[in-house]
Amino acid sequence: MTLRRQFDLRHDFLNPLVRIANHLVVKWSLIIKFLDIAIRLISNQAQTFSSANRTAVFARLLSSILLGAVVTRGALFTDPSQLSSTKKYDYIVVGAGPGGSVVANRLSENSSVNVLLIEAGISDEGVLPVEVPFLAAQLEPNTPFCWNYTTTPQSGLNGRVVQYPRGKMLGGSSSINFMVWTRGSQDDFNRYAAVSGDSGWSWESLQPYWQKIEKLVAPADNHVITGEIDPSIHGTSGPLDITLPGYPEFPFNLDMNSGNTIGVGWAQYTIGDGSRASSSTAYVEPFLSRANFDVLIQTQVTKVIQTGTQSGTPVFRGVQFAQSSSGPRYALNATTEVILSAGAINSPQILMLSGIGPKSQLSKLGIKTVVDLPVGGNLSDHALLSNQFTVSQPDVIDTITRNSTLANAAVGQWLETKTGVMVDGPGNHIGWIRIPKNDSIFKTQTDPSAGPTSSHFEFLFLPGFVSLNAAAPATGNFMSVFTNVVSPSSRGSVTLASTDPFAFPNINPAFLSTIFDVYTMRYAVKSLQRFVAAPAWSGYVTGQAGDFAGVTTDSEIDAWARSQTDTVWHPVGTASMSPCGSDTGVVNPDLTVKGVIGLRVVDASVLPYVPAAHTQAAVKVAEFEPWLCRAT
Ligand SMILES: Cc1cc2nc3c(=O)[nH]c(=O)nc-3n(C[C@H](O)[C@H](O)[C@H](O)COP(=O)(O)OP(=O)(O)OC[C@H]3O[C@@H](n4cnc5c(N)ncnc54)[C@H](O)[C@@H]3O)c2cc1C
Repeated sequence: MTLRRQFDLRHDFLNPLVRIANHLVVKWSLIIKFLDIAIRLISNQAQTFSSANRTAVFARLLSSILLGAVVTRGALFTDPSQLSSTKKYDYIVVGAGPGGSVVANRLSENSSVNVLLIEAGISDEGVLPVEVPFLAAQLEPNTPFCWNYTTTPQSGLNGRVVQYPRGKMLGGSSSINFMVWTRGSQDDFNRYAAVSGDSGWSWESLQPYWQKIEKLVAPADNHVITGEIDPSIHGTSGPLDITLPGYPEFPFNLDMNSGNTIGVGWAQYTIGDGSRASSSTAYVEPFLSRANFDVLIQTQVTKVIQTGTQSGTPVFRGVQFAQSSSGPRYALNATTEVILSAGAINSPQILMLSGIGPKSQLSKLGIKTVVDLPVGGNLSDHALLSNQFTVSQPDVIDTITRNSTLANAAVGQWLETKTGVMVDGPGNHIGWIRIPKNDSIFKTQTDPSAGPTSSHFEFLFLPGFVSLNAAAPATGNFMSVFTNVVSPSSRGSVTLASTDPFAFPNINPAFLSTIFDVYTMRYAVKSLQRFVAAPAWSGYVTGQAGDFAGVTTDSEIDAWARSQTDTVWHPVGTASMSPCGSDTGVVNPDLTVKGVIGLRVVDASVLPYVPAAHTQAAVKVAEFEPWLCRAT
């Protein structure tokens, strides 16, 4: 990816620092020696940071080390042995992404309730590429901030294996994501209400909770946002900063978070004061001083443990955890509940390792099935295809990434004043578009979308050459547009590869594996070609670029899609909710696991369909009344 090309500073010197910081070698002599090495490494990165910025970067690195290495503030622990042996936890929450951070925060609002949040990854605090919005592309794949997963070979993508990173730090994937904030459509949520049999999941029921989550703040450049968003539908005092980009491109459609997403409009971002707003910055870090809220990082839950039986129903209130595959195993019981929020890949993995999953698969690995549930099935994700165009004027991304002096200055400006190009994510506008209902595809294929306010595909506009597979050209001006299939009919799975909790599971998102999804991707590319041929683009877009240059016919588009398609990083559905009493899902509408007591899943796994939206907002299910009011 273009951004990765120039901003690979982290791979060169930040990784070793973070790793050391997180392995707790807390000796001043070592730290000083380490910083000495860091300075020398930074000096070698002259193309990335000028000496003027080194002091500020140095300060950040120092704070990263200190915060990661010492049991510093409030209740942030880095080793299970630091937990009090006498403190009882009412709730143990596993995973600090949007699901787990929110649930741990809201439960610990009640000072008489003790909450322990266990996170496998490191602290996000002081990690520069996490804080600087423009550097988001530096955070994955193959970094210490991720579970560096890959998919199984994808038959719909010529057998290619696709990188499948998930966030592994406080904030989970919200600390490494691209910060786009889209709630989804009213049809997406009304479908959740319909399939779960619980009206609490409907768009209307959830309205107060969006207000509770959001804090609409001014863009970093303080421009007037009239005509770019509808402030009346947004919260102004929630913990999570939401804003608009600070540089304009394609103006139109007022607010895609109104419940009707269809059309092209300004993207909204989880950015505030020029910095990333993540589930950690909004729900965890500011609340560490609560005496009843403990957070244990760098510790992986290896399974949930059955602690008894109640009227014949197994009770799962225990967790087992460890810091490495060879390290000691620890165990702890919650007095009320264990809440799994390890995300759509890891929550099903933990459930299956604990004997909760499909008997046919568990028995093959010698795992005794306690409850036979379709865990790990129904994996649903958005497929992403990046299409590049040549343009007549210099673009933002290539201008910055090709010019280290400019990049230096931009990072320096961000460090000093939190202004400039670094305050924004990589794009400005998004389009959500439906295939017309009289299209021939619907004669043979059922429409998998939630309804008329949910799109079939997305355009995501990026000012530069962005490809997940090809290197950016050294010269020329570009615009890239992602075409994403956002109401897919393909369904994949997460299965165990091994009984070792530290081994990666098999991940098969089954990209472009159905007629409808292949057709939708083709339709989206053709629609994009029509879109950029409109008079408004005349003189700006001058042609298709890179390997996309000669792609015109249906078969060329299909071949292009199969050779380039990747993930939008939006897996859901692997522990889907279904009505109480139904055996088709894994959790009930209140997110309790079917057939057991004391165990809930609160993360992307529970959404039975992927919303036609970027998923971090919908994963804030933890804020939603249907389960929370019953849990506390
Ligand atoms: C690269 C990338 C870009 C994205 N861009 C966007 C975007 O721009 N907009 C958007 O809306 N969405 C985006 N997403 C998706 C969004 O971030 C996710 O939908 C959301 O974070 C999912 O939340 P979650 O709580 O289910 O899981 P996660 O955010 O994945 O959090 C799970 C947490 O659990 C921890 N964990 C896992 N296993 C264990 C264990 N065994 N023990 C302890 N802890 C464990 C993980 O380390 C992680 O911190 C992106 C995702 C990625 C990866």
